[in-house]
Amino acid sequence: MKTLVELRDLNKTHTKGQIQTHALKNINLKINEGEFVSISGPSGCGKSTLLSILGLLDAPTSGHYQLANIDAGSLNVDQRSKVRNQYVGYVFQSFNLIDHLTVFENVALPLEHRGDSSKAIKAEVEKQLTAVNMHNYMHHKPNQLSGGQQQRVAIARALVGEPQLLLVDEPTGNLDSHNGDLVMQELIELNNQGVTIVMVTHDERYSRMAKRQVRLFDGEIIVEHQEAVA
Ligand SMILES: Nc1ncnc2c1ncn2[C@@H]1O[C@H](COP(=O)(O)OP(=O)(O)OP(=O)(O)O)[C@@H](O)[C@H]1O
Repeated sequence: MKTLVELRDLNKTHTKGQIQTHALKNINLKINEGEFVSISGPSGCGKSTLLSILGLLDAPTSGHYQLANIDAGSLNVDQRSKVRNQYVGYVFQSFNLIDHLTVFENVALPLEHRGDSSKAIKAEVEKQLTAVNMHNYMHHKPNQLSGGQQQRVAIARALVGEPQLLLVDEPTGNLDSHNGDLVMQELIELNNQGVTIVMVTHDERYSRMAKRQVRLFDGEIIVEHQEAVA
């Protein structure tokens, strides 16, 4: 198995005025291609900070972050956003879809930014919307969809550039249990097709659905559990 993510002795301190918070402490974590890892733990334990660093939205204060063959911990802001666009798909708790655009247009956005041809965009968007069972809703606007459907569109948008790493932050947090279950099934299905997923959740039921579970407490990894491979 190829290593996709490697964190070594990684630390993150947030500074706000006079107050410093040591949000991540000496994190060591290796994630192989094709894994489904959940990150859980109580409020304030550092889950979102860890996901932001993995997603190159933020930089570590010290330590090492290797993403594929890139030394991702030492990039400047511009380099980080380039690598992020190429390697990472991000799904947010609040979907973050653009209300005045259709489902198709929302999913097409990352490819338009990349300058792909309209023919290539149409093929890729339709492929990803089919993968999340939302191809019949291409011309709908986000406010015409249920929360679960919006989250599936957000997953399609995150996957449309074929990223190597899919990061999902509390994907079921704004959903009722029925829609939450559907989104989780979708993520499990995508992982079965080979997508590497790291998911933050405070919901124990969903964290247990990941093949590998990492639990944080006060900025440190305290427990790891991996499903036995049959
Ligand atoms: N931008 C910031 N500035 C200052 N402190 C921050 C910032 N972001 C997070 N923190 C602090 O870092 C610690 C970890 O926060 P983080 O958001 O990563 O936790 P979390 O586990 O995701 O919490 P929750 O489950 O409540 O979302 C907390 O003590 C938080 O107050």
